[in-house]
Amino acid sequence: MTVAKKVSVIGAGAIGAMFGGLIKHHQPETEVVLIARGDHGREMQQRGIVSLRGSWGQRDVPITASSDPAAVAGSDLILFTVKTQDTVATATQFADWIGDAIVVSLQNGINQHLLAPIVREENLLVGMTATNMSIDQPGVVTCNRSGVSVIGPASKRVTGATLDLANRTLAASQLPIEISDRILGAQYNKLLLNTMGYASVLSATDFLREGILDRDWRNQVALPILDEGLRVLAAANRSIERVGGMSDVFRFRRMLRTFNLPGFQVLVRNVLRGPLRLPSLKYSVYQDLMRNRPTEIDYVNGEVVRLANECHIDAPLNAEVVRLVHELESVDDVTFFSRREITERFRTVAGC
Ligand SMILES: NC(=O)C1=CN([C@@H]2O[C@H](COP(=O)(O)OP(=O)(O)OC[C@H]3O[C@@H](n4cnc5c(N)ncnc54)[C@H](OP(=O)(O)O)[C@@H]3O)[C@@H](O)[C@H]2O)C=CC1
Ligand SMILES: CC(C)(CO)C(=O)C(=O)O
Repeated sequence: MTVAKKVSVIGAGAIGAMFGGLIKHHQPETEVVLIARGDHGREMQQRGIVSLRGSWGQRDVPITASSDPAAVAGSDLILFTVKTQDTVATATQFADWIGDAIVVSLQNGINQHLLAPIVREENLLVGMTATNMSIDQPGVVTCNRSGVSVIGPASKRVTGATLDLANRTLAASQLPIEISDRILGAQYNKLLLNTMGYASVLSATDFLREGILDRDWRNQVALPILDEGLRVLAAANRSIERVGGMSDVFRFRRMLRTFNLPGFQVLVRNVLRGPLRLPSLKYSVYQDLMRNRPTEIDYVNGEVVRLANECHIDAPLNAEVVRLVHELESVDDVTFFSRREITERFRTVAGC
């Protein structure tokens, strides 16, 4: 088998519906089942269509949508894209129907230890995606950024043939896919980038277009959070795997530091606002706050805090991001902080 004949997406929200929909669009002979619930799931079920928006305009792709776990039976590949806090409950709910399917988790946070007791070791792949998708309205998903996704085996028992099938199947979406045999390091690379991105959500700041160009925010919030994360991961013996382009955390840090060189700020501002316009990211944490949903903050900045606790060291900046996001989660009508307020708070927490 060169590509999967039946692909199911468990948790076909922003990421999952886009990947599943694009696979179906580019490879109509593949049976694609989108498992979703709520208004979004109902809309896809009623119309039998997922609408995909992106640089291509809008595509209405015929799919099968369901909320019934039995609908995934007989899948060759399952894309697992629920929020991390839903991982165990959802995987348990679907366990009897996963069968021999290859399962690829494309979630933020580190989920392999959560899925390992439920999915066969030789079938479990995990990954990270630097794409950015959002549900604009039920049944309508937008691709804001089509960055690279990296997948890899969660254990040594995964064979090359399994990896190859997963790679070909996901690549049918025509989104860039890479394989890594050090996937945990690639996940931590992405996680550290997100620790800064999620801090930008506190002030509803556009991370790439506003945040990193704001000297104070960059130097008092973004870089210290990243440096703290790097320190904690080193203490916890977690290696970081380099990823291509600006999705590489070390290259990204170098770029942020370069912005501080005399004259660079103005130059960079002009270049990035003109010819090299950066994408506007709608962080999943921002999307969750706007929808009054629990966020994944405990599994991203919270993962840094967890590792710090394990090593008996402090991670006060990441802990502050976790605390403030929970504060925003706790109100119905979310009012974000101002960027200045956040910059001042982090200056205080860092003690400078
Ligand atoms: N959006 C993005 O750009 C990016 C997201 N990611 C990561 O990808 C993962 C998915 O994110 P995203 O697509 O944004 O999340 P979404 O919330 O948009 O999608 C998850 C979907 O799964 C549904 N779901 C959860 N449990 C079940 C269940 N038991 N049965 C049926 N449906 C279920 C949810 O329904 P309900 O809403 O009712 O809970 C939701 O529609 C996350 O880990 C995220 O961090 C990574 C990079 C970018
Ligand atoms: C960085 C981003 C936007 C994906 O590119 C993401 O991971 C998220 O929304 O949580």
